[in-house]
Amino acid sequence: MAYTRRGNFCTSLLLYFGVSSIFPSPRGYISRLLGRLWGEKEVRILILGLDGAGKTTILYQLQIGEVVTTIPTIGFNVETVTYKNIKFQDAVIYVVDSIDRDRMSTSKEELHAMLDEEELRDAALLVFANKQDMVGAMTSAEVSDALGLSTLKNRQWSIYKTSAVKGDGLTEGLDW
Ligand SMILES: Nc1nc2c(ncn2[C@@H]2O[C@H](COP(=O)(O)OP(=O)(O)OP(=O)(O)O)[C@@H](O)[C@H]2O)c(=O)[nH]1
Ligand SMILES: [Mg+2]
Repeated sequence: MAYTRRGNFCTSLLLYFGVSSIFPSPRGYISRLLGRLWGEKEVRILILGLDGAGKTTILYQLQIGEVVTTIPTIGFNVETVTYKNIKFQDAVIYVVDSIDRDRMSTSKEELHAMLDEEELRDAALLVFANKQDMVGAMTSAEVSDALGLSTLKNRQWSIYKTSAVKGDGLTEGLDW
């Protein structure tokens, strides 16, 4: 099960990067050129996480940019948001269900496998310890420990506690 999921995970990532670099849309080109002129920077953010972590809810709350949902082979969604006007590099938002203690180790495996992808070598990592409104949610320190974030090498990362349903913590995380 874990193996199959990882397969989907990586395929989705490569697909997204591959397609966007081979066929940059004319509109994308123009907005990037204009962005350079005006000193804006278009940022590509990948939102990833196990099923049910809260990715779609976060996108709905943020209501920013252009949302593209790709549906890979077996039920795993990679969702991307284009967020303009901000100066940071490509980023990955990794969403964790802080109440789902049983799958925390699976989530850790998926995260580290994903970060091993060459395409994400330079990407900053923002972790959302989501569902903080629920009783018994792991704290962000606990989630950080469970994911082994302190073992990451050569990676800019940060973790924020969020409640996607309430909209708490999301903009704080993006501001980082
Ligand atoms: N209490 C609470 N529920 C949440 C929160 N975020 C998401 N949920 C709920 O968790 C469930 C799954 O959320 P989704 O946003 O669909 O999760 P997802 O990561 O998009 O899941 P997949 O599309 O299956 O990969 C939904 O019932 C949400 O309402 C949160 O912060 N707190
Ligand atoms: Mg979803």
